[in-house]
Amino acid sequence: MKILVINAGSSSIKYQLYNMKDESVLASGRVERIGTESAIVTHEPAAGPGVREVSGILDHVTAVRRVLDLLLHREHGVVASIAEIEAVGHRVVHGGETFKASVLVDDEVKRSIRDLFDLAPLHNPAALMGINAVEQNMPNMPQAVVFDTAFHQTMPRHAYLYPIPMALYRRHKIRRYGFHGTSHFYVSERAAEMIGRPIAELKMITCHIGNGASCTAIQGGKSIDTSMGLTPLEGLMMGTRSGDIDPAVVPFVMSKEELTLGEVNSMLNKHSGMLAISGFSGDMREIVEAMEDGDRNAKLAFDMFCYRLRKYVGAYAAAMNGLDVLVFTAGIGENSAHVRKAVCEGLTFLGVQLDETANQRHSKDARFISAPDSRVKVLVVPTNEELIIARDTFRLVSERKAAGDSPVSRGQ
Ligand SMILES: Nc1ncnc2c1ncn2[C@@H]1O[C@H](COP(=O)(O)OP(=O)(O)O)[C@@H](O)[C@H]1O
Ligand SMILES: CC(=O)OP(=O)(O)O
Ligand SMILES: [Mg+2]
Repeated sequence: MKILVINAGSSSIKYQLYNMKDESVLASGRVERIGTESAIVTHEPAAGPGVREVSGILDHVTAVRRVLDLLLHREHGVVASIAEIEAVGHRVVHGGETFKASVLVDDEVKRSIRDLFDLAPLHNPAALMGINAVEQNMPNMPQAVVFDTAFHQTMPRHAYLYPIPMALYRRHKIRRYGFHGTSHFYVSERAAEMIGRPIAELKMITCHIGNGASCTAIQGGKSIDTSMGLTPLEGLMMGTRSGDIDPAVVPFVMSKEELTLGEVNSMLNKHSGMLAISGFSGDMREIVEAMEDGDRNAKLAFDMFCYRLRKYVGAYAAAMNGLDVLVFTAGIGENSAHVRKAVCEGLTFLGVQLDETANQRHSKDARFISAPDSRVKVLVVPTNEELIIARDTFRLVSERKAAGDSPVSRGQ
């Protein structure tokens, strides 16, 4: 079975086409700057030459049509007909309390995703646009949705509730949800496999540090706490998001600077984090480069980023009364030896001993970076959210086929 995985953002679509027989990737690519006359399309088949083009792509429907054209292309394509693709799986960031597992898409699921727009205004509308774009370009195609929040639905109440009036939880479902769940799940399973111990007996902390960054405490394979909250703004310092701050800053700044709700929201999501502290970039690669050239603000941004992450690792070790495994993943976690070193340096009291040579070694593979006698095993595990989406989609579509196309079940 061939499955197309789509991760739709507000102005981009990333895709991968899987052959589920051996879970190989037949082609991958992305469409960026959707909505402009200069959208960038990058298409990479597993074999043969790829495509990079700039063209006017004004909406997600057009973007998906272009992706399908490329998958079918005489020279760069990987399938002979669209009928070879049996299902499409989507990443949806917010599933609220409605979705504890992945589900097949129907009208009710689409309605629920729409109901959650308020909680993820940057992410959920884009996902729904992706689903609708597939519907229009590939009528009757089975589609599944995999939620960033689902893995964290195991958190206990004392971890997910905020100490604010309970009426707000009852009326508006204001609570911690957590994100990047697909990634935290994938890397935790992979780390347990590499260590060769059942995940049920391990206390792990997984650090997904990319543009968005979050840290999760995983005990016995279940998320028991995570740093992102109601929205992907809480927790760690990020590229352009503040992460944790005193909530009183919001009304204070609004009054002093005469900002509207929208403006303060934009300040915290788009103009804060490493971008605000460095004064020039939210991109860790550029921060590290500038720091090495002696830029003091870049150094401050780097130090704050690592310090705040280290505090979370300490807190989650306390939440689990111990730590066996520390995992780094996503763009920064997989590539920045500097960040991993700075975070681990302050964790020797927990039993974290880095192997400096292993930490510096560049590799695309999952690997250990702790010293052989380190009590806590430290690993770098490249994330693969798309593979989990493809697997869940494959399972749901196969189950429906086996049930003879009976009505779709709604997860748990
Ligand atoms: N070699 C590297 N050294 C330091 N940071 C890196 C390196 N490669 C990528 N990054 C950082 O990873 C981040 C992007 O992470 P990624 O997981 O790709 O983000 P996204 O959330 O967009 O998927 C950026 O801050 C980028 O600078
Ligand atoms: C939820 C979230 O922050 O996602 P991303 O890292 O893709 O921005
Ligand atoms: Mg990401």
